[in-house]
Amino acid sequence: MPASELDQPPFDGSVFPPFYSPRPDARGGNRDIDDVDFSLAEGKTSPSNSERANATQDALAPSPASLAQPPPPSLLSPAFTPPSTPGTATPRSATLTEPRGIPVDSSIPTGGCGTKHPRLLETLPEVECIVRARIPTTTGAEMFLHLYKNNVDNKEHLAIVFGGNIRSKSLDAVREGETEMDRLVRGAYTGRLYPGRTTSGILEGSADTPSPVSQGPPLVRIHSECYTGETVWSARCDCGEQLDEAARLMSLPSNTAGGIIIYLRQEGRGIGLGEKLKAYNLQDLGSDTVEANLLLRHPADARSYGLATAILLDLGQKEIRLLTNNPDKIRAVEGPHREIVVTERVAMVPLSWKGKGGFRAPEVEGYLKTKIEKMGHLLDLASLPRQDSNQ
Ligand SMILES: Nc1nc2c(ncn2[C@@H]2O[C@H](COP(=O)(O)OP(=O)(O)OP(=O)(O)O)[C@@H](O)[C@H]2O)c(=O)[nH]1
Repeated sequence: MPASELDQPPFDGSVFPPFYSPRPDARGGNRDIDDVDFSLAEGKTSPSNSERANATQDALAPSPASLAQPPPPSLLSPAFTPPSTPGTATPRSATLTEPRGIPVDSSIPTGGCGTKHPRLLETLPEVECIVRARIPTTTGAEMFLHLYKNNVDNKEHLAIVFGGNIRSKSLDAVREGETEMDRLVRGAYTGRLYPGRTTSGILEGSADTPSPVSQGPPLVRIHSECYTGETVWSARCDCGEQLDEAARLMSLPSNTAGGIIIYLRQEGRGIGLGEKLKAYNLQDLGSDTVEANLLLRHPADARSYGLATAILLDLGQKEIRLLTNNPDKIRAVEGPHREIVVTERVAMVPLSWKGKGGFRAPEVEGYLKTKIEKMGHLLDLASLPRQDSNQ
């Protein structure tokens, strides 16, 4: 082993570098960092980095008023909420191979969807599936990749569909003047393709989608693009692991309802890869993931989920079981008029927390800790095993 590796103390996952911890106030709550004003209002000069850092520190320090009042429930870390609060417990069973859903109901305050209400646009975007293809995967499971266009951006958002009963209405709709070969090439066929096949199996002249056999709500993951975590093996986040785990759960033979991963091109929680890389440098300089976004004058989370709602509706889904720890996603994907209902939340527990492989790194653990403590993610930090108990 090189001397430099020997010089490194073993990582103790229970101890985070101080810069990953939110500055606690006297009651364990944190002031809302979204209230910090970094905007360049008229007459203001651009704040220096140290001014911005001080402003962030100030925003997180207790004010006299906040010391006098108990913090509102939304500012309490899930670690301090009563264990009976629906939806905040992290499934701990090491033997659990299948997803365990927790019933949720976003229409009531105690429904396990957190307390925040994301602002949603009144109208859903329009989406159209322009091509679909069968993808056999390296795990042996097979899925159908659906590529969508939409009327709000020029990005190619995707739906990764497991199971044969989930079909896209916009893909199956017959287009004027198209031939059966056109339909086969764009993936608008039933069953499987084989050399020499000439018909799509969907009745010519009919806009009807072949009716799927209902098997109950499918398992759904709304996944935001993460080049670093999914392609270049970054240990700063668990995005790659979450994508793999979602696909594994959806491919289990017991999952007869099928599965859908909506893969949205909103890299870096919507700030883009270039800005995310700057945020990483700020994180190496001592900020946590939320502070780094704010210092770059981005919101802590710049994403939206209207496209996911519209794609799920195109795929014929009105009720889903959602794989997430993020309560904002539950309300947001349901749409402005609850066009879709999330009936269950299935927690995404890091594999290393369950003693089932995965990876440990101070960066990913700081990232998860910030999500839990500042963004209200529904995971118990208490379930994070100490490094030595995981070996
Ligand atoms: N700005 C920023 N984005 C990050 C950072 N680390 C990961 N991301 C992005 O965060 C997003 C991860 O989102 P998801 O996997 O959908 O997870 P989530 O909404 O946090 O919640 P879950 O559904 O519980 O996983 C991706 O777009 C990543 O590129 C970071 O440090 N800074």
